[in-house]
Amino acid sequence: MPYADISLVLFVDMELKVISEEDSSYDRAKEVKDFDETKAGVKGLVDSGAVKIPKFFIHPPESLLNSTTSSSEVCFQVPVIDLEGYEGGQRRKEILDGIFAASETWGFFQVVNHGVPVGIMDNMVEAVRRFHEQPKDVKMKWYSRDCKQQPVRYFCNGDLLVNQGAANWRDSIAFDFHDGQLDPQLFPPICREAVSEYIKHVIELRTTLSELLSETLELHSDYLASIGCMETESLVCHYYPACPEPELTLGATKHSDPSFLTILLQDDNRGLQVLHQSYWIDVPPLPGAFVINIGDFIQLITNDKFKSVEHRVLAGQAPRVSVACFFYPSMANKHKPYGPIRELLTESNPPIYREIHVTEYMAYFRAKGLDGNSSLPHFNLQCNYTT
Ligand SMILES: O=C(O)CCC(=O)C(=O)O
Ligand SMILES: [Fe+2]
Repeated sequence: MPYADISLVLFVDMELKVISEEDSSYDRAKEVKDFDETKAGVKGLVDSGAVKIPKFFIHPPESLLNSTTSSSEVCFQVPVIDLEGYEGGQRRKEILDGIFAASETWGFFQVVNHGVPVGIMDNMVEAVRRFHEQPKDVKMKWYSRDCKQQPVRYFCNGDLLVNQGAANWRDSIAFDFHDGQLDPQLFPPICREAVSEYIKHVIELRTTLSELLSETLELHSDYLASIGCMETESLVCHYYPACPEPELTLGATKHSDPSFLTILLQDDNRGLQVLHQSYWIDVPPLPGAFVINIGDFIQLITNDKFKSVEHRVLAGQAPRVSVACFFYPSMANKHKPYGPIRELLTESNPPIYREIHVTEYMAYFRAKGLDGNSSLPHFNLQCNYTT
């Protein structure tokens, strides 16, 4: 059974006690450093024949629980929205209603009939798989966590060297586009064409969603475009290698996305889960679908109307690929402050957050690492923040 259940969690609990008794002899920093210096990521560990996972990948039992309460009787399903006919008429109204309800209650939905050709999506997944399954000597040329110097970088856990918490069982390659632009000569040849094609289509889908989201908020359809909040893309392509002990670790710790919007493509392996009413609910792979998730910044500018919801990825026994495209403001707006949209505020709905710019938010998010806590409360007006 690939995923954690309660009995396995009890077992983890015992294991962790043993680890803490042994703590004096365990040099975490050294184990992390030696691992990082291989520049071969989690995939390198698996390829070297590891049958046990290193201790710094072991998550605490409470993070591995299936649900924060009992899940025996729940049958929630993440909303699926068919975008066919979104261009106008009654169908547009139904789609807007669906997006509104999903953004308000789930913060997550899947879209089908979105206009991105299935061939483009499949090529992207395969290209990401091919990149990560190359020999490590080829991949390590891109190994870096320096997002200032290296807009295309391959790494294992962006926060590995700053976060003392458990590491995630995944490797990633990130492409930082600026307003849709990034020199393809910087891309690894094995995925160059697929990435170049994919980003164009995902940007078109972003434009459609930006209009629909504006209208669901009863704003002009150009509103979100006019504030330039989703013009830059960070494309992060994850590979979750088959895990020899999936019940002890996670592919991605619980987190909410620090973006405005995320458009996610997943292959046909399960693993992604969203926290809904205290239950971890699977986001099942659907052929030809994208997963859309409201990011922290949309929650902030909608003054908590739309939710940026926590999600996580389970480790599994089969390798899994996903591609997350995070949308942020244009570089020209990187110091532009974003706060709750004035048109949405009333006397009974006063602003909850202060105005912040994305660089400040990201600096806080990065320094904090994926520690399972949202960054948003730090910017709440009630919070005694320090800058
Ligand atoms: O792999 C996935 O399905 C989700 C990835 C994710 O949540 C992220 O990159 O923020
Ligand atoms: Fe995420």
